[in-house]
Amino acid sequence: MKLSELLHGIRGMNTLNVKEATVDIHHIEMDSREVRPGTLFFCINGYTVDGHDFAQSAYEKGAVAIVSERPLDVPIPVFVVRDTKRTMAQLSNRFYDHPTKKLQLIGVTGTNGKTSVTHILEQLFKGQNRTTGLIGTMYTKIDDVYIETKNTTPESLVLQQRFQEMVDKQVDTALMEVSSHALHLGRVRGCDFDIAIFTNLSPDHIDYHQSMDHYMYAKSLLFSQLGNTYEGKTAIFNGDDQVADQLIQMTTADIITYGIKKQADVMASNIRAAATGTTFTLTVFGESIEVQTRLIGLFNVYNVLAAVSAAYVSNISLSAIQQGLESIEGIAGRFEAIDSGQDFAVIVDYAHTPDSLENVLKTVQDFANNQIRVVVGCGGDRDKTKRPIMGEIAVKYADETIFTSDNPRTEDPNTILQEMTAGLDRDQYRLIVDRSEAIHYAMKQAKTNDIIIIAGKGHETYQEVGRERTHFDDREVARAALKERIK
Ligand SMILES: CC(=O)N[C@H]1[C@@H](OP(=O)(O)OP(=O)(O)OC[C@H]2O[C@@H](n3ccc(=O)[nH]c3=O)[C@H](O)[C@@H]2O)O[C@H](CO)[C@@H](O)[C@@H]1O[C@H](C)C(=O)N[C@@H](C)C(=O)N[C@H](CCC(=O)O)C(=O)O
Ligand SMILES: Nc1ncnc2c1ncn2[C@@H]1O[C@H](COP(=O)(O)OP(=O)(O)OP(=O)(O)O)[C@@H](O)[C@H]1O
Ligand SMILES: N[C@H](CCC[C@H](N)C(=O)O)C(=O)O
Ligand SMILES: [Mg+2]
Repeated sequence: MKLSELLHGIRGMNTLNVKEATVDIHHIEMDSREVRPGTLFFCINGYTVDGHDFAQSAYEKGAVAIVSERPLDVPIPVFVVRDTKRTMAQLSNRFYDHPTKKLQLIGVTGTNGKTSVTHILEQLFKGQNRTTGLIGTMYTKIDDVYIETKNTTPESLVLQQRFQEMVDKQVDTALMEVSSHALHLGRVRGCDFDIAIFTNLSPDHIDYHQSMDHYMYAKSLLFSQLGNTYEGKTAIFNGDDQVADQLIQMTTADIITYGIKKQADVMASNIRAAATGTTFTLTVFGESIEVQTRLIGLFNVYNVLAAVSAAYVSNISLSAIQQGLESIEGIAGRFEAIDSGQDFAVIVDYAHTPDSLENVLKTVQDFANNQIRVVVGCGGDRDKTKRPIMGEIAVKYADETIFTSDNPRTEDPNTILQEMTAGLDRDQYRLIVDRSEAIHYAMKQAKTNDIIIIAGKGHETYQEVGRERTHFDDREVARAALKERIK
């Protein structure tokens, strides 16, 4: 693509002469380390470093043009804009030829449940022989090919490239987790969502957003940006969540509500929860069917309702939805049972917020007929306000609480544990900083019919200490500990 074509209509200070305007752009990058000959480089002033400082290095690696927020002394065209991130989203969309216009795009936002809802949807669509793409916390997946990712919702430049790959692979439906950070940082600018789903809002990421109002505002952007351009957009809300009504006011898209408590378009009633799965009556716009799923817990009924609403809007019939839900096995690291034939239950779950921890512990309490032991920690360099709350929730529901490390990152793990236990009496918990030791300890204590919940890391396969990630998988450690017990 010619530089002039790519920059067409973009406002900014530009030093392009005729020759420069015809430069061919073969790649676009925001990281100087990725620059190859023929690249347009975006200078992003980040949280850690300023990308403008890498302009010279980008030039030396073959960059042929630069988009920046200030004039730069490099011998290639520099196009100066007010906000490079915004321009990058717009140009990425253009460079990859507006890929999201060529597929159905479903975005899911909310504090908890995004990964779960996108995975339930993936199963429902795949059951209809649809070709899906998925972008989220665990990976990006294009049909059946997995791509590693760093962020739940990648930067616009990566996002649009992935969507283009999806279009090339004939993906017809893309399912995407949309984090509040991504909305706030404009990573999804230019994404043509057809359906936007809201799961719930509860305290998290206050370190980043500063207040719940700002956090909600970030989430609301997914809905305020939906439906203003043309018809055929649907916004789906958990009507039982207290901010649903506010979010509904923010969109001009068609609305669907789901829930259990308040009257909604899509509802679950007569819910029968068991340790092996959940059955309930599903009512969609007045039509009812019985559904059965292996997913456990009331929170997962909400996730199913969110997915059902989007599937229904996408013309999947209720009977197909019913069949699809029955065949879902489970989601990695989400209430994942570790079964080595032991006479107690071991569950690995990704609960890392107060609300999710409470939900998961309430769920096991419903089934428990002996003691509940929980192994849990809080991430370093993340929201500190949730630490004492999660500490209190753990001891409230569990008979034995073992606080341990969960990605301490650059913080001292002992300080994180002190903050988690600040409001507790010393005899209410045990501290075992080493996560592997903590899991082994819990296993050793377990008696017949106990339930052990290992919370916070779910599918993660690393422990991040300092800036280093070393291999660590709760599921592997749990299995090893069970083996040791049997010996
Ligand atoms: C706070 C935040 O969002 N940070 C994101 C941000 O990093 P940053 O601002 O520190 O970037 P930086 O290192 O300062 O670099 C600035 C620029 O210089 C460039 N650079 C840098 C070095 C170099 O040698 N050459 C070079 O060109 C970089 O490519 C970049 O363009 O830009 C990076 C590239 O897109 C992101 O990966 C990174 O996410 C970090 C890893 C992160 O932890 N983000 C979290 C807070 C986040 O976004 N989380 C949400 C999920 C939350 C949830 O699950 O609810 C998410 O969507 O992932
Ligand atoms: N609808 C829900 N309401 C409350 N808690 C939930 C819900 N769904 C899942 N959870 C809990 O939250 C944990 C994380 O679920 P999931 O990974 O689906 O959320 P997420 O929104 O993708 O999280 P992240 O922001 O980290 O990507 C689960 O392991 C479970 O404990
Ligand atoms: N997306 C979340 C995941 C948290 C998972 C937990 N294991 C942690 O490291 O805090 C975050 O990056 O804040
Ligand atoms: Mg997720």
